[in-house]
Amino acid sequence: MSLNCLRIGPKISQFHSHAVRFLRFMLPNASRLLPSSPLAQSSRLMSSAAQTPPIPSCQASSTHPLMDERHESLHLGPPRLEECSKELEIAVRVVQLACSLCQRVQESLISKTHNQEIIQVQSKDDNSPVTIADWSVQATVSWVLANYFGSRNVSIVAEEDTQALSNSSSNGILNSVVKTVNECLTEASWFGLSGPDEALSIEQVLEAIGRCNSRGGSMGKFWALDPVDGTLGFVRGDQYAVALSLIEDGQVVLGVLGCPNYPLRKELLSYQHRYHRLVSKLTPPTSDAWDRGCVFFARRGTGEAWMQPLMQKDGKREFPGYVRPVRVSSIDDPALATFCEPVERTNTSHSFTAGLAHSVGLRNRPLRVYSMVKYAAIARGDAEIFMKFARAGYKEKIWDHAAGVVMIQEAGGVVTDAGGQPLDFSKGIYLDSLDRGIIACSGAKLHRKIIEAVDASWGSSCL
Ligand SMILES: Nc1ncnc2c1ncn2[C@@H]1O[C@H](COP(=O)(O)OS(=O)(=O)O)[C@@H](OP(=O)(O)O)[C@H]1O
Ligand SMILES: [Mg+2]
Ligand SMILES: [Mg+2]
Ligand SMILES: [Mg+2]
Repeated sequence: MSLNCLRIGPKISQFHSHAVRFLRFMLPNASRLLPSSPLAQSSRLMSSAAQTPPIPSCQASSTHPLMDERHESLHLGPPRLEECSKELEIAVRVVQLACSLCQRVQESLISKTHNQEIIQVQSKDDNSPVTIADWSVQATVSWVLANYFGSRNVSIVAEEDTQALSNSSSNGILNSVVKTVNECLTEASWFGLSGPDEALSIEQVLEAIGRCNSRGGSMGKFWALDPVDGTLGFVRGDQYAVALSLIEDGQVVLGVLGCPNYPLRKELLSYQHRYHRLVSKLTPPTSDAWDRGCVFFARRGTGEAWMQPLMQKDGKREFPGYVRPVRVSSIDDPALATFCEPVERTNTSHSFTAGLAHSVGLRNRPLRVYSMVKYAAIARGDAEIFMKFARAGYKEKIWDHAAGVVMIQEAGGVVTDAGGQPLDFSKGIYLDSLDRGIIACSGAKLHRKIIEAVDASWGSSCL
């Protein structure tokens, strides 16, 4: 018994310190609520640690809305909703909900016949894919944000629009979107969110998607949403992300990144390629060894970023800390560092980054991953560098980067363009003044070396 306590002790105190840091993060004025004696809480923590309850409803919550029962057992008193960042809380919950929607669609896509897949995956004018998940997530997030903050107060910049859904040949896909959105919203209460009293009509779903037509800019507050980032990865059964951020007067103030196929533990990253398919083929879905699905979130100026496992309605996972802080890697030796980049060579120049890697002394193979999962990998310390150099003329969009940038910055890293300037989210939907490419690093030393290498080799590149 005493030996057990000794072994569990450090975990409890680590867990306790995470809980206290998390409370401070969510509730800047919460010192009066924080417990004075960590040890006095330990036995209560241990007795309830095995249970994974549903999260309480945030409107009627008597405990902190993002805490599980282990946190409740700290008896910190009932913080009021208005004391914490309601925007962050709703954003995390709705991204959790959206991830659940995506998981269902991805599973059905993978098991579909070729003809059924054609209905679910469409091609946009630029030949990029769009699926019922992209439209359904956009409708769901838009509806939930409008429901909580009022449709007049909510301004959203997002990737998708209703154009392709509005002609008569798209009836099949539009019906699938409406069905998917309504199925998802019936689960809202499980994620602590209010859903509609009755199923949304086609018009309401189109309105929710179409409402995300803000153009951004330097004044005021707006949300930036990429409903499915890395849609190509999504349709291939691989990595993708749901990315939601809040931008105020041109600065990203909140970021939430849902990464449904991202492993909870770094060691599993080596299975990155066709991860999802491997999981379904090689292991039973409940296997802890393959545990995957994380939601990352950060708030500007706190110096902290956090990770939560994906809530699974029917599943239960062993996950110490439940909500835990993430931090960038401390590696600053290029020989030990790993860099991430897009999978598709049409989205970045693999040959240019290979040259940079060689000149800086990076020895590890690049980690090629779809979507903003790359930003999450740097924020969690799973890799040290992310580089992207799109072809000349391509304009990066704010929803492809905003949530990831604040995540890395608050986790201790650096993100700039290739000229060393911060990304500018105040210029509308594009990162208009971006110089050449994007460089995100775990620390200033690696960042400086990459910038110097870009300057040295840019002139002789064909970019
Ligand atoms: N030509 C071109 N050049 C550069 N970037 C482009 C280009 N076309 C698309 N995009 C954007 O890239 C987003 C996907 O980025 P990834 O890092 O996931 O790329 S990759 O799929 O791994 O290659 C992708 O986001 P989603 O559309 O949300 O998937 C696009 O916004
Ligand atoms: Mg995207
Ligand atoms: Mg997208
Ligand atoms: Mg797209």
